Amino acid sequence: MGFGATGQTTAELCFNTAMTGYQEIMTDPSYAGQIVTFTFPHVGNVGTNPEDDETGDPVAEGMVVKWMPTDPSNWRNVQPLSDWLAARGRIAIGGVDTRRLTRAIRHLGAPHVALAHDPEGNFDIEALVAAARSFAGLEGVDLAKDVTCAQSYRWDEMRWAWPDGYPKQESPRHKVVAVDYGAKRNILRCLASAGCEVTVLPATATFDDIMAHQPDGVFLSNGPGDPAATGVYAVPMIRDVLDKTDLPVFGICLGHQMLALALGGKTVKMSHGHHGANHPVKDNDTGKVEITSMNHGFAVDGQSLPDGVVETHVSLFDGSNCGIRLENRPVWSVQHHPEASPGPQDSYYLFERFAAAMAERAPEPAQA
Ligand SMILES: NC(=O)CC[C@H](N)C(=O)O
Repeated sequence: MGFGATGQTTAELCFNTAMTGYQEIMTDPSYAGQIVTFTFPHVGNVGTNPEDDETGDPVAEGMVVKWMPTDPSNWRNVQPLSDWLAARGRIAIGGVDTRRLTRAIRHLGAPHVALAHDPEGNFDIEALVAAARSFAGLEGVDLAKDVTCAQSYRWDEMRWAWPDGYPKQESPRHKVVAVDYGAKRNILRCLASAGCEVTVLPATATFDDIMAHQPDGVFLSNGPGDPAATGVYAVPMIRDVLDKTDLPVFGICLGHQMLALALGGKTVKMSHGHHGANHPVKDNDTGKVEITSMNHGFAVDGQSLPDGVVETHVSLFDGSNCGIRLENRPVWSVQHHPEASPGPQDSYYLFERFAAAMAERAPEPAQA
């Protein structure tokens, strides 16, 4: 049975295994061009609210769930999931054995699919199959340009603190330019909580655009699509930052993949990617294991990293690369999502490490 908007859409289908956070998942800009099928069966039962959006609108193309959402029951609920999706033009279907579907995706790879919702049940199956077949896929596609901000803006909201909402930051210490390839809001909040004065710039920002803000550090955000395609314009900018400055650089997910490309590494398309909130990642420097949030369908090829680039984190699920750093400079990035939202906060220390690198580069003048 369908819910949310009516109509039809095509996309890549990926599964997410998180047990919470369907609203954050649906509004993560990195899901542009993808439909998400949830292995957790209760989706929609706590409704939706304005605080949990990771961006203004859902950017995942649609959702597939096991049970039709029941009436929302939560003190934070403002709108039932079905109405929330309908208001944003997003199609969903329920009553699907999503764990069986997930097993098929794990076996065969993420398929190209058509998703349709018609309350009258008038489906032209052949047309839907043709639509799915004509979907070109995500390889070679720059989707960051579709989800980035139109203009630069200042971000000053910090991480959630119950019960009064997101607090505003008071005296930020480090000027950070965050390049927005489809940034999740909680990443910006985590940067603000770590003491960064965050200015967000559009994905096409040039080296000169960035330097005009006299930053103490540069942050490269998450985002949808193929890192090699967005890298066509992002990599030259990143190389300029690396070659012409000594600024600390920190990247997450798409930002990680594009930093690796700028340093001479390669990225590959995965068969079904990593999408969940329980992915164990090992920090090679400390030997510690972090349980992390993940959402990626491309990965950095750890074998392709040139000399001077250290592999700092690996996935304990499949050994794939999850982090890199330059040997002698505060330039690093991770594949997983230290901002969580949804997911565990084990990796939040990475934001503090970024702030510490900026503090070390530009120590605060001693107080008189
Ligand atoms: N969350 C992200 O930034 C995803 C990066 C990239 N689009 C991928 O699928 O791998």
